[in-house]
Amino acid sequence: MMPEATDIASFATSQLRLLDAELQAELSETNALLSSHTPTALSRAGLAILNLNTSSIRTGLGGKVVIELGLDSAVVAKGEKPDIPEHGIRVGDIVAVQDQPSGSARKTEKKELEKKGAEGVVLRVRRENVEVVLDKEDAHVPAGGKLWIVKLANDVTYKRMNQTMNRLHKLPDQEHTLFMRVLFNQASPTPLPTDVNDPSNPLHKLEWFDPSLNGSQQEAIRFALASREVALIHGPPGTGKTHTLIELILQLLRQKLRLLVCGPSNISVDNIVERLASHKVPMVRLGHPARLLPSVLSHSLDVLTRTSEAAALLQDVRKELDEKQSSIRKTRNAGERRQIYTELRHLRQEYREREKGCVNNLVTGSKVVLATLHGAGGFHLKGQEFDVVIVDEASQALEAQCWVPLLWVKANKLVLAGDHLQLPPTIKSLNSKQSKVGKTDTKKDKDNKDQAGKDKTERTSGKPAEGMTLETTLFDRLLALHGPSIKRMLTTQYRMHEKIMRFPSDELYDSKLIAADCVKERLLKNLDYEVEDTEDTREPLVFWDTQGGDFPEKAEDDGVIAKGGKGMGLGDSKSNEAEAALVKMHVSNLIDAGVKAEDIAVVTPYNAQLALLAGMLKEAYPGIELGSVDGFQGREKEAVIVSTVRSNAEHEVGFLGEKRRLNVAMTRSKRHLCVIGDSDTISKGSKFLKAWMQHLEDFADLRYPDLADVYVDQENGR
Ligand SMILES: Nc1ncnc2c1ncn2[C@@H]1O[C@H](COP(=O)(O)OP(=O)(O)OP(=O)(O)O)[C@@H](O)[C@H]1O
Repeated sequence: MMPEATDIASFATSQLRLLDAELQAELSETNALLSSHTPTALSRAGLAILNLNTSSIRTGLGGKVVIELGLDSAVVAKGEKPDIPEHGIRVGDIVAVQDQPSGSARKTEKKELEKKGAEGVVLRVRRENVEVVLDKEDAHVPAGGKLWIVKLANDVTYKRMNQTMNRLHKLPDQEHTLFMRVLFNQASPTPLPTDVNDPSNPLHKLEWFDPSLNGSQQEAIRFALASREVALIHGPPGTGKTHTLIELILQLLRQKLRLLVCGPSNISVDNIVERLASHKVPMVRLGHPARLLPSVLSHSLDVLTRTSEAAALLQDVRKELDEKQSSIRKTRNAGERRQIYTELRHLRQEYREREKGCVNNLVTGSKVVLATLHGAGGFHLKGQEFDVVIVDEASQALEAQCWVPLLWVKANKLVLAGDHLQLPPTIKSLNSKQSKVGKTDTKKDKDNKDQAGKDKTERTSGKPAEGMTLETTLFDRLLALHGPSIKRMLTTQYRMHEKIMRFPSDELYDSKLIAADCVKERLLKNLDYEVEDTEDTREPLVFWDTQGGDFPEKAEDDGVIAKGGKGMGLGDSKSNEAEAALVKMHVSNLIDAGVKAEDIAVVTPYNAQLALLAGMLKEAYPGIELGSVDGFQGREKEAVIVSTVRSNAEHEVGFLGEKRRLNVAMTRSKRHLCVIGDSDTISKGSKFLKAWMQHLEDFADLRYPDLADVYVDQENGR
């Protein structure tokens, strides 16, 4: 039986409630962090930069004030470069810029942060300076003494999602288009046309740009072309999802349609821009240049605006703005300052108007516009009309985010590409079940047994407005509403050796995955550089079974903040020292055989284990990549070692209980997957984990480590 239709207004209301809870969770996490750590501790954790001075102030895009901060010369030793010490502040982060409290001062209260200094967004991070665009034009920029910048909670994306859901809530019934009603099951998708000889059929005389597309890719494209309202392209790991979208975009353009292409992150969008560029497709990429890959800059709206004719006029106003801005600093007289601020306001107004005209021409004239989901809600696109909105990595985006392009532009059709069986977007709020499978291994880890591992589609209710959690993505919800007829799955994968692919394919993808000929037998020993033939390099799947109690896990109270604030983990995490030693032994065996450190990654779900591994491996093998499973989604490596950590008498598996996390962990490697874990603990965690352990026992090269060997290896300094 088909699930019932959903009421659009009540859907929006429940989204608003969930989003608010999520924002509160994020804010309280940041507040807890800021109020319980000294500036020095925050700086050590990468969340703040100390000892800065303003080196310049200028006018940036939209007439905003941009300040550039460099190290205070007093803290730079003679003859040293003024490089800022390593930190975790990244472009796009929201920060406060203010007078620096003493290094040992406790409790950086939020109120304090608001009172002094200014808030802004990090625009550029260089070795010797950081640029911040200030939120308010007349913000007080501290000058004189030492400054620091500290990372705050990012509420910008929430504000936009909130606006979007509010708009959806208020949208009168008569403005609910057919396309929208299909998204809520108030209407069925229009049946697909059947007669390919009919010239109005989008599949009429279809000719492929890329003749090497495989059958499932062609079928997905045909389906997306023929669907009138909505189509889902399900792309399991390595199956060429983006490759397929490129062909789809080219086909849609051939049909003279106008497209808006989005993704949840800048990198997901840039990936498409890069590939489209090789087909010489004219396009406009929205988004601040500082956030874009250098290779796509020539398509960025900002750069196009500067190189077009209207740019010269803009340049003049910009220069005048900059001069005025710097004159404020020289003025002590309050009356004069007020006068300058008034003039600045007028100039900014003029600048924005000119910029708008220039930008509008470029955007309106473009057949393909690309932006992040969030960016699609910017003023450039308001009211623009598109025939199709395409969203890549759709199962990584919150549903409210997907509505940003759908509500602020006029759209008639939606194509979503993603994989709902990999990890969903990160959620922090505790009011959803998802909190238990969130990205960080804090206290949420407890009692997260198989419940969290239940398939998402099973958990998604037919009436999402009631049973919905923030974790339910639009991709999930549409699948639950309309069933598999709304999607097509890509089935040939171009990443993994056949033996690495087998378990995820059988357990999660109905045994439908096929390894492409070019990858199915690839081994480390066949790499295109010299690698010895050893028991490791000729084996695609290795399982080191640590059962027996010699490799016990340890509960760790993080206490310290993880570098870069990742996880901001103040709760408990898990580590396993003996297992880490075994990881090191396996890595050194691979390296000794000739495998390059750059071709090896170690992934683990636990931050504490990650920290332990970093301490043991980074110095010896600087090129090796260490990461959390969540952080590795979307990536691949020739060899991947998975450190599962859990080994306890209670058979608690915590984080490992999430199928989608394990799916990501086991599908990153191309030629060699080595799993390290205690089969006794893990197999009791869930049906899925039991099947995994059984599979490894049956098909992997099974090894039982001897603790003495592992530590002898350590002592030998390997
Ligand atoms: N039909 C094809 N023939 C040969 N190679 C292909 C084909 N389709 C995709 N590939 C290759 O497979 C690899 C993965 O493709 P792509 O990056 O598009 O995958 P994806 O599904 O978007 O990746 P992810 O798994 O990270 O989501 C690429 O190297 C691509 O060139």
